[in-house]
Amino acid sequence: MNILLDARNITKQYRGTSILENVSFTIYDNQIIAIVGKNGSGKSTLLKMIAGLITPDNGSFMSSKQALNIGYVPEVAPSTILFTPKEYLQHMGRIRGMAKQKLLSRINDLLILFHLEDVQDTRMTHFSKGMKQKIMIMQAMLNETDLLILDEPLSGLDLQTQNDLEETLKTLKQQGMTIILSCHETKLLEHVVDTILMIHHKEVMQTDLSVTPTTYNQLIFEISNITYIKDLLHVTEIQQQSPLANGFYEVIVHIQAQRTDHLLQQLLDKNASIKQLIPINDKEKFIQHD
Ligand SMILES: Nc1ncnc2c1ncn2[C@@H]1O[C@H](COP(=O)(O)OP(=O)(O)OP(=O)(O)O)[C@@H](O)[C@H]1O
Repeated sequence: MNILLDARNITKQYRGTSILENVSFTIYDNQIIAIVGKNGSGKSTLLKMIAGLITPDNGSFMSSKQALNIGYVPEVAPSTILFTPKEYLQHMGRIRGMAKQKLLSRINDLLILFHLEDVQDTRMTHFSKGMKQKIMIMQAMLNETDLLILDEPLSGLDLQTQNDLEETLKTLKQQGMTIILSCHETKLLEHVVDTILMIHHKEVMQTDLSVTPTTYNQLIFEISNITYIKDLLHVTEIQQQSPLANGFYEVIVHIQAQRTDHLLQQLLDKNASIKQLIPINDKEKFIQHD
């Protein structure tokens, strides 16, 4: 996983009242991250700082990219927009100084992506909250976007519209985008979220849901020349190596499951003889290490 943004020791106060204290967390590329916490815990404040709209009193955000393109969708969408989606997005693009042809083509792509081609020329006054929410996300994505920030995107949406938005978020992630959003409870987006940042007592606790436990294999083989294995294995992977009466060596290694096939191939190329291959879990691995 590549790091997109690293928040280090972020502190924020409003008029002498501390909101966040010495908060650190990491945002990985191509993930969906949910910021959760009670009303007034500082979710919007944190999102605005990530978006660069307000500055922390202390600490810094370090990005792995030189210029990180951020799209921000605020919590409160304008209640009445008299334009059609196409007109509104054209205005927003022009305000940002986008070239006409690029803007029109981007709007076209976004209308298709969000399944709103049919209503592109309909006045938005009659749009549902979910449809307006989509338009707000589209305007944040008019420029190429690496990181999309959504403040309470699900608030006030019925279940069907929430599911619809979940699908949209999944599609955006598949296209390579990283999305950070705030919501009141983790349950709402549990199918799509990779990482939860929980704000509690001015601190942030990070839980990575997408990290799958690493599985290992124990492999026992015999090899004629012990120097061969030095290039193939990390020192920590070699559990035991014992000389045999025939001049060969018996070697026991613990290797990550996804690297096992490749190692087997390399060992066979060196004329090693495979004696045993058994899966072990992380816990067993540590017990055997102790
Ligand atoms: N511009 C501001 N000036 C002073 N206080 C502010 C300002 N913005 C936010 N606050 C205060 O900071 C605290 C955190 O606000 P914030 O909006 O970040 O919380 P939140 O978790 O997003 O809340 P909610 O779930 O209700 O949207 C609140 O007590 C709020 O009143």
